[in-house]
Amino acid sequence: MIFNLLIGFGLIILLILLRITYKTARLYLIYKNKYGNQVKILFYPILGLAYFMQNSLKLHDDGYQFLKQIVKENPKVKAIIILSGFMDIFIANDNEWIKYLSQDQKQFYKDDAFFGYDSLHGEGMPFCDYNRWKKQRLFLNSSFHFDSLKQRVPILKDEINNFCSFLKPSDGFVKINCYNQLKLITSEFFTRTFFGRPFKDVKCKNGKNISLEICDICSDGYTLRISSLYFIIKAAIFGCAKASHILQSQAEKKIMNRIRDLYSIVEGVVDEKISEMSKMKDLIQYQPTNFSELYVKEYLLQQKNIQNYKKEDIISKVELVQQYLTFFFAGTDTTAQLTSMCLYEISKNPSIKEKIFSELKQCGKNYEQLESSDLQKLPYLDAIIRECNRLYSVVAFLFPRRTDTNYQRGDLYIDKDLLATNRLIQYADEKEFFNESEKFIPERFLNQKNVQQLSPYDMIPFSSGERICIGQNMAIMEAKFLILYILTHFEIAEVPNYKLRMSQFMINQPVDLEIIQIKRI
Ligand code: HEM
Repeated sequence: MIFNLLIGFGLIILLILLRITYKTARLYLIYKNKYGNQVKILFYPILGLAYFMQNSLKLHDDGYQFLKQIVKENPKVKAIIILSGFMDIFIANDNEWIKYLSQDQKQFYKDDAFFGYDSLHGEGMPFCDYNRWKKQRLFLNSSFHFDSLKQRVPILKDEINNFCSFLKPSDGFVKINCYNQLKLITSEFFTRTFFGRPFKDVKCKNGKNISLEICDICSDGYTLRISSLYFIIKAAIFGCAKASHILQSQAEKKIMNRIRDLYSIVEGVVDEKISEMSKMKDLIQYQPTNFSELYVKEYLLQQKNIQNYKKEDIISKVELVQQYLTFFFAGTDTTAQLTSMCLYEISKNPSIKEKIFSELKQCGKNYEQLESSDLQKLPYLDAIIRECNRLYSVVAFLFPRRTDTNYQRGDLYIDKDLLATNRLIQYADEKEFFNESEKFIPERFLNQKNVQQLSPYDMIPFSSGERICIGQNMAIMEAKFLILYILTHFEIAEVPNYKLRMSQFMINQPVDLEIIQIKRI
């Protein structure tokens, strides 16, 4: 019996090794023959990208430094291909190739992100199939227009007032997990304006605040996806979504239970809204006041005449819940991270604060009087945000995409065995714009001669083309109000001996999150 088991186990290992060898050799030969040194090919069995990122973190305190270095040393490199035999990734670096991929989204789909992603976001905007996505995007776009955002400023300011409300002037300087403090604000702003209700008192079974928990689940699911050998092998056989639900390890079961808990909380909120709106006498005439009402109104109107709709147009309750969960995550983590990095840079260089204040003075308003239209009059603050997006790219790459048939456009070929993605920030520092590219220099965005050198695909922190981030204006508006509020109400200072180490945890963020000290004025 034991002998048979050992033979069986040995055969599985052999099959795995054969698969790795065959797939890797095939892709290596195709790309070397086609492109020679124009593509850089890296290989590490099974772990692939995760190995290079972990190594890079150890050596350079930055999980992406290895990629930055490849491009700096060879600025003409058109793509970096990371092979593992299981999760083989093609990262486009050439601007023309990035353009092709941005324009041809219809040919690609996403079926791989992190453990359990399908249970949280499968029917949500980033992952649903192309035709459904198109309808969702059209339906939701207006909620993110500048005019719609403008009306939400009073709620944003109201929420921002809660930033570190536990701190008193007498506490002096205190080290804070700036990222978590900001997430509480960004998520609450989002939920109040989009769901029409606060969430801050809603707790998960493990006692965590719901918005912190959703970010933690995505992050834990991502770490498991890229570093658990067991899950990597399972995902290679069944695909990431299916693998999340079968033959679960203890660690996987724990994450899945947290996902179920979160889902059922949000489902309860959706049910409440459905029940409230279904009692409305004149639903057709009712003007929704937020994103959630807009969605639920459409859902209820469809339900009344369900026979008149094509199956693919029908909004299901799962879509409603997963769309909530999608925006809950997308609207929270990213913006908090961008703002944290801006505060980190400001803490290192107090003259930045003075420059921001002098710009604010020229604008003729203080923080309390500031409206969203005034933000356009603050180009230096804008340059700080752009420079942080460049230096710390919150999202370093798009979610990897798959294609069912080999993709060819111009001289770009993507084999169907590869997952394809774009880099979002240019790492090559040939252009004068990128002088001293490792340094934080917001002024580079104020020099028009320099900015004109940029191609439209050198800096796309919010992606580009039809799948560009729907929340980009919202994120920038939030970051600006947050920074101005914090600088007006707090002193910020560096954490002594703090060493910044950046790594990928679903988003690109510092390993040690207590990145600044603050003191209430
Ligand atoms: C600094 C903040 C942010 C950054 C850097 C960022 C970045 C991105 C990027 C790069 C994508 C493309 C992902 C892909 O196609 O694989 C994306 C998509 C998306 N983002 Fe953002 N985002 C931010 C804030 C927000 C906010 C505040 C929201 C919503 C409130 C949001 C909602 C979304 C959604 C729904 C998508 C999917 C869009 C689609 O597929 O059509 N994001 N974001």
